[in-house]
Amino acid sequence: MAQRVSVSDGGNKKTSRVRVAVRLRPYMGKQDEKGEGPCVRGLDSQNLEIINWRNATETVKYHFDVFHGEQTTQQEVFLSSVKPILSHILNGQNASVFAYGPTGAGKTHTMLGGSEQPGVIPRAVREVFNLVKAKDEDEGWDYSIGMSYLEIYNEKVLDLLSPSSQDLPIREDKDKNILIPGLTHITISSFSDFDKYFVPASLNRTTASTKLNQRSSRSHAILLIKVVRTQRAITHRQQTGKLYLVDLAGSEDNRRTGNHGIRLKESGAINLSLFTLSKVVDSLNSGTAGRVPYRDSKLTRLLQDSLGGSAHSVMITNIAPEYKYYFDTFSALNFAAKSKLIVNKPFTRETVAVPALPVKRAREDHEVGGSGTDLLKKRQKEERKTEGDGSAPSVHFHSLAEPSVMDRLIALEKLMMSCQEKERIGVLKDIAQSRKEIQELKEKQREFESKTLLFSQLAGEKSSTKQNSVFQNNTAPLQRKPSNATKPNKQQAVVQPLQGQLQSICPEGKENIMETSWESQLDTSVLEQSRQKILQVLNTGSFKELKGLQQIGDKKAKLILGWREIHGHFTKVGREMTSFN
Ligand SMILES: Nc1ncnc2c1ncn2[C@@H]1O[C@H](COP(=O)(O)OP(=O)(O)OP(=O)(O)O)[C@@H](O)[C@H]1O
Repeated sequence: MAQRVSVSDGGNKKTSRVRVAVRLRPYMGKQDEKGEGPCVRGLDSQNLEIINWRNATETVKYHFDVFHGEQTTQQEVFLSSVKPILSHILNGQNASVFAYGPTGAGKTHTMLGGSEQPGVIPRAVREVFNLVKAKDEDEGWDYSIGMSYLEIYNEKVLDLLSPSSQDLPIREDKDKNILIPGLTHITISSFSDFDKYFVPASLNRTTASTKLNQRSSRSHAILLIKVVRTQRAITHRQQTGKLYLVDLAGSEDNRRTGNHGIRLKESGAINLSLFTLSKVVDSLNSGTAGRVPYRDSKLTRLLQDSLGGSAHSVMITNIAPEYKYYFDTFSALNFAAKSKLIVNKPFTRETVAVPALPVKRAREDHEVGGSGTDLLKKRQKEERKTEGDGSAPSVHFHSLAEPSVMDRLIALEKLMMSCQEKERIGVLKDIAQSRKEIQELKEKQREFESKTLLFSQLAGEKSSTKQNSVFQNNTAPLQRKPSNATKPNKQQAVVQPLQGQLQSICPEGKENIMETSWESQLDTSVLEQSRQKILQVLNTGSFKELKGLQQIGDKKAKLILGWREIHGHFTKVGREMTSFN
């Protein structure tokens, strides 16, 4: 009896990244339709750009592990994204390849392909057989290859090799290997053997016609290729490597697919499991120590021992270039991207011609009414009509201005930001907070200026009527402003606390006569020295040092720091005011 060698990595804290490739399928819409071309295009083997929905004169550039352009052949996709991981299966390690993306973007084409252009699945299976065949007999291992094929439909696990079976359970053994008791497992001895079982089983997969794809996959199809190697030596050690090849159901927007009833229910299950998958991939790739939410859907639970951990995983994100896919493409890219960047350049002639409608504008048009609203309504009506008869693409670029699309893009952006751009947002928040603080300081300064002005006017009035008592006793004396101080210009600002500070250098008991001519009673060199000292603290002093000046508390110190940042250095300390450059 062979001894089982665990290949579990459940206890392994180190999780490997999911390699992300993006494949852009060729443009299939009519190029001349409403003058629209593609909304996304490749830049090089790792980067692509898509029109920025917020501003059509800009593009957003995304970076991936690999980018496969429209011209990329099935063979090239296989060689660069899939073949490198296959050898690990023969060493008892797990791997997974899955095609993600919107309905109609080319997932099935990528994974399955056709007889003329076979996709990843037939190529990978053939390669596994080749690898086993090429193994050196002298290594002392016997290999056996087996297959299972299942689908997850409406969160039910269904055996495609035994279509009459019911929803199967997913279990985990003590070594944290994922098992599906009752799932058919067939040993295959050659590629044609595989083909014999696989082709008819594929026909059991749940597909249906939606508005976007006549044969849309309504389930996640999961092919499991298991390679078991057994040592010929007396120990009979055994190692099992699993390869999951997954053709995911399309992520979809029900407003465009026209789904209702059963299609809508399917769609809810599809989108939920894809959302969980996106969270799993995100948490694996961001390296956050938190819990990876495998258990939140059957799909991720099933893939648990082959996604992350020491497994080798590749996600091929399929996208479509037509404008009607814009929202789905944008969403898929945000899910898959390693990084993104706004690029300030027009993408195509067509897009430059499209007016860039800011988000608010679209809403305002809708709410306020007038000709903009009429136009929008007319467009929406036209689009509903064309969607209804299916004669034209259901969403055109101009309809990105439609409030519902805008709302969804905003919601999507928020969601993406919460997942993928936490760090960037943290920095942006800090900047926004700093701006807010500076703004508050500016406002406080304005308020302060107007109070000063008011007081100085009052002081003027009082002194002219010889009623000085109000400004005596403990209240800091306010001085009469020179005439230009009543209208401070932008280059000058009155810093009231300085008056208090200046008082501090006055001999005891002199405060109450300051409003007349206190300065003349001081030695001018002492006064000048003190002014320079204060000026130095004002220009270079820290928050704490500023607070060391008399009558300057937290608020005033902040105010001074704010002004210093905005206007530069204080140039002089006057009797009543301080100037800024
Ligand atoms: N790279 C490609 N080259 C040529 N044709 C392609 C390519 N990708 C996709 N297609 C074609 O686009 C159409 C839609 O592709 P496919 O059925 O693979 O989409 P899908 O993402 O699997 O959709 P669904 O999620 O609805 O199953 C098919 O007719 C397919 O042949």
